[in-house]
Amino acid sequence: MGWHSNREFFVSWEELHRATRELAHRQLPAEQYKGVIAVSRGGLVPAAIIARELNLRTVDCVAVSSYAHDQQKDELALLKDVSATEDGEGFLVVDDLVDTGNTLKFLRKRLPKAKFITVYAKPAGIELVDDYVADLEQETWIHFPWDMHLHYVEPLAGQES
Ligand SMILES: O=P(O)(O)OC[C@H]1O[C@H](OP(=O)(O)OP(=O)(O)O)[C@H](O)[C@@H]1O
Ligand SMILES: Nc1nc2[nH]cnc2c(=O)[nH]1
Ligand SMILES: [Mg+2]
Repeated sequence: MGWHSNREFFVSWEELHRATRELAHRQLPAEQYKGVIAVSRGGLVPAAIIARELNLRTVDCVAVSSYAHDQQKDELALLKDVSATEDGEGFLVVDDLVDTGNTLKFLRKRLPKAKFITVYAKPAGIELVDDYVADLEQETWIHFPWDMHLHYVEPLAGQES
């Protein structure tokens, strides 16, 4: 697992790679799938790793955006549809995480026959995902490696006031 405090979970490239390979391993045998659909953008890196491990060369992507429909309710819009399949049959839909489940609920209507997998899952979204590697508390914010860079941290002794 990555380094985490109560409310934040920091995932390194190595840890993301390890966890996503574990997710790929659980999808075997690979022959049952026609391809992979990444949920852009967070699902792009995990989908590439899954496609590599399962030797699947058909990789499509779907893009959704949320916009405030009114003050109460967020609605999702399909910014980019898939072209590789009509209903998702034989395809793995890959995202980095499921949080509230809104994104996957929306995509399940578009791709009812696909298998939905994520690397990380929070409790509110677990029933929307068919497989995942690690669960986290609802309150925890996950930081992915593409959103971070390494930086110097003072020794503990130097932080004393
Ligand atoms: O289960 P939910 O509550 O819908 O949240 C999960 C989604 O939120 C994040 O994407 P985001 O829409 O922030 O965009 P990004 O992938 O481009 O970063 C994440 O990558 C999932 O796709
Ligand atoms: N990076 C990131 N994006 C999210 N989108 C919804 N939940 C999260 C989260 O915990 N981390
Ligand atoms: Mg996303």
